[in-house]
Amino acid sequence: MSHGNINNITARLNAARRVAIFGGTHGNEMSGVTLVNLWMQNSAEIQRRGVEIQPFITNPKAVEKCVRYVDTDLNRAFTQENLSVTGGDELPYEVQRAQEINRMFGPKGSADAYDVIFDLHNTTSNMGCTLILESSKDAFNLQMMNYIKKAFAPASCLVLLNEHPLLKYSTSRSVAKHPVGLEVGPQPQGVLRSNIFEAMRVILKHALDFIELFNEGMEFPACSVEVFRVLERMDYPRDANGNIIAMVHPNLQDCDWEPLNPGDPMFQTFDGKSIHYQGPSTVYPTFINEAAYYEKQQAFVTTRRENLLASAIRKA
Ligand SMILES: CC(=O)N[C@@H](CC(=O)O)C(=O)O
Ligand SMILES: [Zn+2]
Repeated sequence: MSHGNINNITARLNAARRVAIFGGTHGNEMSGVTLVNLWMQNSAEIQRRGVEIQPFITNPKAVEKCVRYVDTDLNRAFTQENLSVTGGDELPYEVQRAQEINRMFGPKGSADAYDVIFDLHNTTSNMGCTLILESSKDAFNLQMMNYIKKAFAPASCLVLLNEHPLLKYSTSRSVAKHPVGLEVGPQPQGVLRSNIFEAMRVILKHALDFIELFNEGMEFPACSVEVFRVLERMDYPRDANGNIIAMVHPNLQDCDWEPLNPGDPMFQTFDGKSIHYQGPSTVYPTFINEAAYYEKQQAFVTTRRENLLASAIRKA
């Protein structure tokens, strides 16, 4: 009966029995910090049959001070070098913390690692609800994205795919077999907005529902998932001393995920001159004017729209 079409093959995957929800990877992103603290007091809302779900504050010192990080960005710290370096108390706080987290939820890349880690973030950009993936080949995560998008409709939840060889970074969630970032904005640093908080909570609910259904043996048929693939980092225009000489253009500000065409204005100098996008084709900018990215020389990232095929999956 088979016609040799790979799309008809159902991948058999292990149940996802151990799941963590990280908040406070950045200590000033208040929705994740608040939700995780809430769930550590009362976990009824996040419990699901057949899954152990652990809410966890990843950077308590940064949460205490309400800053992104103390010594170095925790969400860049999970490199193999950092995870294996010795030095104990002498190491930057976040490197020590990355090693602890790797011992608790990893080791990264091993069979003992947690199945899924959700890492909760907020952005000052007008991105709405965004799920962040690190691999286009993870059928489990792609099926989860498809499930969440459908459950969340008519509200929209987009998927950002970062598997860029240079722009990909070593996240806290990368310790898990299936890493999932959740980025919701706009929300200023240190501020809680009810709409952003509630949106994050609803997305998490759907994500956990998916895991429960999967573990109970539901089959998820092959599907196609729209993702926005990270292409390029765009820095602010700067003078010879490295000082910023232009702002995000008013036509681009808050227009995350909207097409930016060759020739469209993207920056505006302090004396009112426009600087135009020079790329060869239409891109979809996101993380536009994210506060935390000034130090990373990033005004926004460009992405390209793609449809990824997710194979059918079912529990082994
Ligand atoms: C604004 C912010 O912190 N964004 C996250 C995105 C991610 O989790 O991949 C970060 O830069 O780590
Ligand atoms: Zn963050």
